[in-house]
Amino acid sequence: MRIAIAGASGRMGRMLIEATTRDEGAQLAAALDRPDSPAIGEDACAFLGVKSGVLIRGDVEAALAGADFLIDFTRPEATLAHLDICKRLGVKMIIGTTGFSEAQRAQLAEASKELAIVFAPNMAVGVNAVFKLLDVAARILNSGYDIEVIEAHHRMKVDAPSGTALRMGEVVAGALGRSLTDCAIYGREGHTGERDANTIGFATVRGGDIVGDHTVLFAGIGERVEITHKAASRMPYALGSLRAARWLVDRSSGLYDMQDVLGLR
Ligand SMILES: NC(=O)C1=CN([C@@H]2O[C@H](COP(=O)(O)OP(=O)(O)OC[C@H]3O[C@@H](n4cnc5c(N)ncnc54)[C@H](OP(=O)(O)O)[C@@H]3O)[C@@H](O)[C@H]2O)C=CC1
Ligand SMILES: O=C(O)C1=N[C@H](C(=O)O)C[C@H](O)C1
Repeated sequence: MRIAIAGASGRMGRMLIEATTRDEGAQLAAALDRPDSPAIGEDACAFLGVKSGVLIRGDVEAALAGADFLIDFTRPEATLAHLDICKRLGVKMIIGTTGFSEAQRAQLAEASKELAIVFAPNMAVGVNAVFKLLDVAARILNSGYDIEVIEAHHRMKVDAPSGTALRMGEVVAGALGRSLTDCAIYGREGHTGERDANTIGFATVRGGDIVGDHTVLFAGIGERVEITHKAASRMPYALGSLRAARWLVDRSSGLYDMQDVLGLR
């Protein structure tokens, strides 16, 4: 698998470069960053103290010419710019970027008619197992339990709630036959009144270097159920992305997520 990595000097970009160079079935084909990034021209593996011969580039189209896959953990506007180029070149995409608007998601869906894409807010196998557990829990605890999604991330994160928290909300809402758009409460302040039993609340914590913690709380009278995932490293996200690339080898179009990759649908 000839793999290009976008956002090569970012937190996930570096983790993906490390995981790709360690994977016997993968070859680091290109490393991309903003054309004005100070990282342009550096060896992509310099941060690991080794030379790969792959330099970080800003000329996306030329750099992708020798790639089969682009793994993109950047920002929505960058991912969508890359999407156009990947569609033209037939470079399959694994997209971990979060924070897309509805309209931007529609652009991904449209492109997937011609291009194979795995798009998931969390590539870690553990989190994807939790999505399944939440579906089961919500169906059992379907009345009398107040549902709150609590997430914590590092101080550098720019979107909230996290993409994972939103997906957890969607899974729970779906299991209860509700639409998250109609029942989500993203903040509380002042005289809020009593809690509406049909809502799903979200609480966001930002601080330090927290990699990513997610808890879904089902609070009843006299008991609470909490389903929690805690990431201690970004490596599970990188390994999940490579697993997704391997799974995409046999697909030529379509929009998939990690539930498809892991056979959990
Ligand atoms: N799906 C999953 O499993 C996971 C998803 N994520 C998501 O991945 C994304 C990236 O996270 P993280 O690595 O922590 O973020 P970073 O800010 O560390 O890295 C982002 C990278 O993208 C680059 N970038 C930003 N804007 C542009 C642009 N317009 N054009 C080209 N490059 C650009 C940045 O360059 P510069 O610094 O120069 O701006 C940087 O290299 C986030 O949306 C995060 O939520 C994170 C972890 C797991
Ligand atoms: O920005 C991060 O760091 C993370 N983002 C993803 C999200 O928004 O859910 C996944 C993970 O929690 C780390």
